[in-house]
Amino acid sequence: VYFYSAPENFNEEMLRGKRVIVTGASSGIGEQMAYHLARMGAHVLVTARTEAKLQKVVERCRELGAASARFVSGSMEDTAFAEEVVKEAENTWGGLDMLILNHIGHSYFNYFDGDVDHIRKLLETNFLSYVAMTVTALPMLKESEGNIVVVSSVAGKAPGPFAAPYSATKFALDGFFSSLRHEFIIENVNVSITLCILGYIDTDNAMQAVSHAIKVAPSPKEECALEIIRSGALRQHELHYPPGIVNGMLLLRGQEPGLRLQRFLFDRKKKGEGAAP
Ligand SMILES: NC(=O)C1=CN([C@@H]2O[C@H](COP(=O)(O)OP(=O)(O)OC[C@H]3O[C@@H](n4cnc5c(N)ncnc54)[C@H](OP(=O)(O)O)[C@@H]3O)[C@@H](O)[C@H]2O)C=CC1
Ligand SMILES: C[C@]12CC(=O)[C@H]3[C@@H](CCC4=CC(=O)CC[C@@]43C)[C@@H]1CC[C@@H]2C(=O)CO
Repeated sequence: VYFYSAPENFNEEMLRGKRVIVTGASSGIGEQMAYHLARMGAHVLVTARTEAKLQKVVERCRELGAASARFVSGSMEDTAFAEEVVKEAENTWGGLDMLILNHIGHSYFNYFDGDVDHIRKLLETNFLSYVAMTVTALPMLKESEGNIVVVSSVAGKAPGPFAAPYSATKFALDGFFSSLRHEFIIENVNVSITLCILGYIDTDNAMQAVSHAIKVAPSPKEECALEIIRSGALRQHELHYPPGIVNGMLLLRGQEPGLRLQRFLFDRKKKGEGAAP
């Protein structure tokens, strides 16, 4: 039996001076994670495509007390850029303590449209870039006995309608990183992997995309971001946030009550009432 020691209680001092990469940090949950980390006195390297937004996030991080704050802009559609971000951390800090993989490429909330190329591109952005960053960062994370935090979704554990491409990429994350965690435990690699299963969160992009169809109220992105950092620092295997809706869907998936819950959550009305392909 492998006993795996992890801190019992979270203290924000755990992050002071830690070197942390946050992807998808120009808006939404990633932006809020950067601000929490800054308040805690961490070194933050944030990345996304939009340079102007990243510049503002970095300036705010410095105001909030980050030990240091910098950004690298580019698209995770290209796994070479993913590796470049990790190399920037190595060149700047000489090491890495926490890798927070959070970004997602644009997809749609509607019936699957048959576009295989869209799924191929989304797998590059939402999944393979996470793997590429992990591979490049692993030597530093082994040295620091650090943390990998992978942001996923209820749609990556209990599939629902209208998000087949997105859901496929999130299931891929669970398959790969949960298997990798088993290998780390077998090999005594003291790098934690935390998979964050999130319910509906009140980010602009998500609300714009699905508020017409999802009847439950979204949870606050600020609290969600703090819970992600906390679960990573405590080296938890999984975070379910908010606990109620996520556990409910996981317990009932595939059974009739679960399908009723899905139908309750996802109103059949969609934007434009498009017909199924
Ligand atoms: N909000 C929700 O309801 C839920 C969210 N989640 C997960 O939480 C995470 C964050 O979601 P959320 O904050 O809502 O998302 P947002 O859309 O608010 O943020 C997405 C981030 O990813 C960046 N991004 C988009 N495309 C690319 C690209 N090609 N390359 C690099 N970066 C890119 C965006 O910046 P830019 O455009 O500048 O590149 C932005 O910083 C995601 O993994 C999502 O799946 C899970 C369940 C529910
Ligand atoms: C709402 C939810 C999580 C999301 O944010 C995505 C949505 C499916 C369509 C999307 C496409 C995008 O390009 C951005 C993300 C998102 C709005 C997902 C459907 C169920 C997910 C949920 O409620 C919690 O996991």
